[in-house]
Amino acid sequence: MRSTKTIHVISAHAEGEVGDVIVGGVAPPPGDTIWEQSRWIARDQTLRNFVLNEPRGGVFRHVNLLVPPKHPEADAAFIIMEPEDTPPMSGSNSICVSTVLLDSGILPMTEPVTEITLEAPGGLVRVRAECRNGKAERIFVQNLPSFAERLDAKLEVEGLGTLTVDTAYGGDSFVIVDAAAMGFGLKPDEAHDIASLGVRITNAANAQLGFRHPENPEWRHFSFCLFAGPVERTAEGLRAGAAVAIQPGKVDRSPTGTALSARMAVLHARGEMRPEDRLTAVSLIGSTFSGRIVGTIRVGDRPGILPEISGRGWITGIHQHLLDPSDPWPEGYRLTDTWGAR
Ligand SMILES: O=C(O)[C@H]1NCC[C@@H]1O
Repeated sequence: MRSTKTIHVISAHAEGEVGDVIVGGVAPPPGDTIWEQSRWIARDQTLRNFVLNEPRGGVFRHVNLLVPPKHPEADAAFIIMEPEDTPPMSGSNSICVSTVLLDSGILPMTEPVTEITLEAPGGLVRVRAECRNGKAERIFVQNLPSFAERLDAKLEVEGLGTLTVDTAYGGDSFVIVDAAAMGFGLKPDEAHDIASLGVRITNAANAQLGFRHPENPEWRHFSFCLFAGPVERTAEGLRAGAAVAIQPGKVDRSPTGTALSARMAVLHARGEMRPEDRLTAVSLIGSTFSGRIVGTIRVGDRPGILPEISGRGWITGIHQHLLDPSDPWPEGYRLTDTWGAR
């Protein structure tokens, strides 16, 4: 065996969405902050291509790079690599990272509860893990400050006419559409249509509305389209279906923690969710994230919320990615048969 790289990965998923974690073999990228380091990874593309493209990756894969934290309060830091974006934060990925850090012993676990602080590119996130028999069974993440940006905005989408949408930030940027109004019951067999339509809606929102984060001028696009199901009031609290179209055209298998945070910000802005409420988001595969509003905050010039989301993660394997020097595709490849729904 020969290799010019050896990248050590612990693979995981959170409520169905893959979030692998690079635990060794990659030197920290340059940058004074985790955000700057994540911009370097996004510009450089070498690591992203190596782990996200075929033959090592695929459009379903997200990969997180552990790096030494910069903030004195952080126990660990991570850079999130999604198929097309290198975002400020991710719910499912932060749950995968927490699960890997605790279940593999990288950080010490205390039962029944372990508290750690993670540094995401977008800022610090506090994590509380319920742990039993050496397993982090449920991860609670206090996500980045989240806010509703526009309520009831008009958006023209070719072939669909004029849609009424909300836009919001929940650690990443969303255009939110009413799933029922678009004829979706949020069933598994709608995944392809949701993926392709969602990408068209996201692209239209980027062209017509534009996104602005008051404190991070470098994050100025919509990443995702959330198809939001109707909110039902049950004995256990609020419950709603959620399907998120991720670029270049796939549906999140998890209920999407950033989408749940964005949706809670919108519901709060409309006066439809109170601090004592719990909102459970249900994905197309029936997995759930639970969310609550732990406080309110200003995000620059906007009123916002501090959301907490929770879900479960599981380790699925250990990989060592290698690169033989004679391999003609050191950065892999992608083809449109799988890279992008149409
Ligand atoms: O849970 C989330 O927030 C994410 N899942 C994959 C894409 C999003 O970052």
